[in-house]
Amino acid sequence: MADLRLVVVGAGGRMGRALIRAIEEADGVTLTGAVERPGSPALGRDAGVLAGLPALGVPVLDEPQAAFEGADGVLDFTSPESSLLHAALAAEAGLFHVIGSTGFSAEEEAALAALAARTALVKSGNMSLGVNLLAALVKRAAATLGEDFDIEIVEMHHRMKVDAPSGTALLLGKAAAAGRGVDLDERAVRGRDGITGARHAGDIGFAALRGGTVVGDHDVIFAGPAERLMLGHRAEDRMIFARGALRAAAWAQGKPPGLYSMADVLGLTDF
Ligand SMILES: NC(=O)C1=CN([C@@H]2O[C@H](COP(=O)(O)OP(=O)(O)OC[C@H]3O[C@@H](n4cnc5c(N)ncnc54)[C@H](OP(=O)(O)O)[C@@H]3O)[C@@H](O)[C@H]2O)C=CC1
Ligand SMILES: O=C(O)C1=N[C@H](C(=O)O)C[C@H](O)C1
Repeated sequence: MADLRLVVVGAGGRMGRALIRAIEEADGVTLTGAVERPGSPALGRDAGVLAGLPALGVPVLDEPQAAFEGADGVLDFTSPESSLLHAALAAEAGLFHVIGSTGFSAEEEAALAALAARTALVKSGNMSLGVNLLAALVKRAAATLGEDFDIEIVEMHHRMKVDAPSGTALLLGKAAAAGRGVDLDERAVRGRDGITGARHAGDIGFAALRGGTVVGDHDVIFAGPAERLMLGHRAEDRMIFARGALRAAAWAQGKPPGLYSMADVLGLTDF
C-alpha cells in the first residue's frame, strides 16, 4: 500500500518539528509538504534539517495550496486563526485535517464544525493516549462521585504557552461535566482572585500555572467529605502528541466528512 502523504503546518514550531520527526520514524507515512507563515525565518529551509534530521528534500513554504498538492492530509498544531484558515484550504483540496491547536473561542469552534461538513477533521486538545484514557476515567469518576465531591483541574505548562486553561484541562473538564450530565460552560470557574465567596456546589474549577520547560502536567482533583481522589497525567516528551497525531491521520484517511475526536480514533467513546 502507498504511504500516507502528509503536510505539516507550523513546521518550525515546537510541535511542527516533533511531527516531522514522528513522520520520519514511522512506517507507512511520508512528509510531502511543510508550511510556515509568511515572513517566518523557517521559509525555504529543508523541513528535515529544521527538525534536526538529515535533509528530506521538502522545503518550508508559505503557500499552503502548493504544499497541499498531491497530499492525503494535513497535521496542524499552530493557532486557532491559522487552523481555521488551513481547515478551509484542506477542505477545498479534499484533504483530511488533524488539528492539535488549542485556545479556540466558541465562535471559532462553530466555524470549524461548519468546515467539518466538507472534510474529515480530527481535533483534540491532547493527542496522547494517556490523556484520552484519563478523560474516560474522569468521566466515570465524576458520574460515580456526584456533587459532594468538588472538581478542580490544575495544569502546568512551559513559559511559552499562550492560552489558558490548556486545551487538555478543558477536555478533562468536559469529560467531568459529561459524567455529571451538566454543561461545562455553565459550571466552569476559570480562575479565582480576591473575595470570591465560597465555592458553589457543582462548580468545576480551573487553575493554570506557567513556567520553565514543563511539557504538560494535568491533575483532576475530586475533593470530597474527608477524602480526595486525584487523577493525573505527566507528559514527558512532545513525541507522545506527535505519535497520537499520526494515529489520528491513519484513522482519518478515507473517513466521511465530520468533526471527530481522539476518543473516536482510540475507540474510547463508549466509556
Ligand atoms: N493537541 C495536542 O496534543 C497538543 C496541542 N498543542 C497546541 O499546538 C499549538 C502549537 O504549539 P507549539 O508547537 O508549542 O507552538 P509554537 O509556537 O512552537 O508553534 C506554532 C507554529 O505555528 C506557526 N504558525 C502560526 N500561524 C501560522 C500560519 N498562519 N501559517 C503557518 N504557520 C503558522 C508559528 O509560527 P510563528 O512562530 O512565526 O508564529 C509556529 O512556528 C498550541 O495551540 C498548543 O496548545 C501542543 C502540544 C500538544
Ligand atoms: O501548548 C502546549 O505545549 C500544550 N498544549 C496542549 C494543551 O493546551 O493542553 C497539550 C499539551 O498539554 C501541551
